Amino acid sequence: MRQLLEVSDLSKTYGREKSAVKALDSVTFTLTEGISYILGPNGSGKSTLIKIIAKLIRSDSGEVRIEGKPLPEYPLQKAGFAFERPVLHPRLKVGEYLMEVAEYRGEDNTEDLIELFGLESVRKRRFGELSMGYKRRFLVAVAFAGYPRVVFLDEPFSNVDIIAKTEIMEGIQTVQKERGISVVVVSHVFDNLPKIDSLVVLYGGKVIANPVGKAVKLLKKVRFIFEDETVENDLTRAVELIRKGKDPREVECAGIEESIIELLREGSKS
Ligand SMILES: Nc1ncnc2c1ncn2[C@@H]1O[C@H](COP(=O)(O)OP(=O)(O)OP(=O)(O)O)[C@@H](O)[C@H]1O
Repeated sequence: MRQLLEVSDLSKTYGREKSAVKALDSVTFTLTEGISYILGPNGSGKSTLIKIIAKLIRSDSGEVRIEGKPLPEYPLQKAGFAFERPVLHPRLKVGEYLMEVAEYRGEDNTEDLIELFGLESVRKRRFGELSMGYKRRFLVAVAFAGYPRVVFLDEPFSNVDIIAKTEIMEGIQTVQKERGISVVVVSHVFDNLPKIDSLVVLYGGKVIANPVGKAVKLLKKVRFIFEDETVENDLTRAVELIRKGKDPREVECAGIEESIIELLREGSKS
């Protein structure tokens, strides 16, 4: 599978001196085409990374390449973004706005997206009138408007019920498969994941794991080991404990070791 996103030695610090926060600390990883995840608890640097990729802020150092092209040369028209906290005008109309973005990107796929993301009943409504579930469906659909080459979705399942979550997930998988668009999901939850081709786990602005290809298929869990509790697969709980002042003794991706052994075994057979 070809490489989609290559991030090398990327660093970003907010503020100066005593108040300085190192949001990204020499981050290096690769994601492939297909469906990928950028995963990490609150404050791990996910949004900072996405803002750099969307050219909303600049990194202090390091390099990002998309489809082999350095970020400054990559036309943002080819990339769709859905941010967790959107800054869309509350009066804009669902169907009209989808069409505007699609036309800007050069291919009107409004009807496909309305069907895929279940937006028929709200196509004439204004963004500000939508429930949280429909807002999320709409934002994800906008990211796919005009069929870009790659779509970055920041917490696409936050504040949605299980029906909306399932439908959004199915929509993403369908459009990825049928149109070959690469999708990068940014999230702090690691459950019910669809097919994944590559994954990076951030923690405290650093990369703690970056399984790609075969290794990711065997990856089952992220585990935080605290003094008196082990948290598996639940980054929200892990963060709760960290906020209470408990430091994890260890953070590990269960399955990675097994994956490596498996790969070595396979390698030795060939
Ligand atoms: N504009 C800013 N000024 C100062 N510090 C910031 C700013 N934006 C983010 N930070 C800090 O940088 C670190 C990384 O934040 P970031 O929002 O990138 O993490 P995140 O993984 O996206 O978190 P969340 O899941 O809560 O959105 C945090 O410690 C955060 O407080």
